[in-house]
Amino acid sequence: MKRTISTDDAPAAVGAYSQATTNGSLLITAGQLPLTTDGELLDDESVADQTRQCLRNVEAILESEGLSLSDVLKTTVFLDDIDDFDEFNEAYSEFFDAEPPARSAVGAGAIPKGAAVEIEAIATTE
Ligand SMILES: C=C(N)C(=O)O
Repeated sequence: MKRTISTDDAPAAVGAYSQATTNGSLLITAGQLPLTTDGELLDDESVADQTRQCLRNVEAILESEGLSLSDVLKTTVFLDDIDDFDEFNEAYSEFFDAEPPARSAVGAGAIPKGAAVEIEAIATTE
């Protein structure tokens, strides 16, 4: 059974989507932009700082369900510019040091709202 997840500890959706959904076994987040909970887009910040904000948002959604980043099975990362990969990757590594989840990272060419990075995650709830 599908349940949508909503928390004030992560930025509200900027479109017609839920922050996350779960079926009781998996929790799937929407792609998280480098937005604060106030809705401020950190598009003037470095790619590293935008990456950190995306992951803080993922983490807040997980924590609202009693989960943590260690429950993440897979992330998908969209980079506006694939040349930002190394800077992104270094910041990302701060959040996933041991046994990191599977990951796909792609150069998307454009991200909603002009962000440099967007990150979504699939976590186990079991
Ligand atoms: C930011 C998004 N996750 C979206 O527009 O779908």
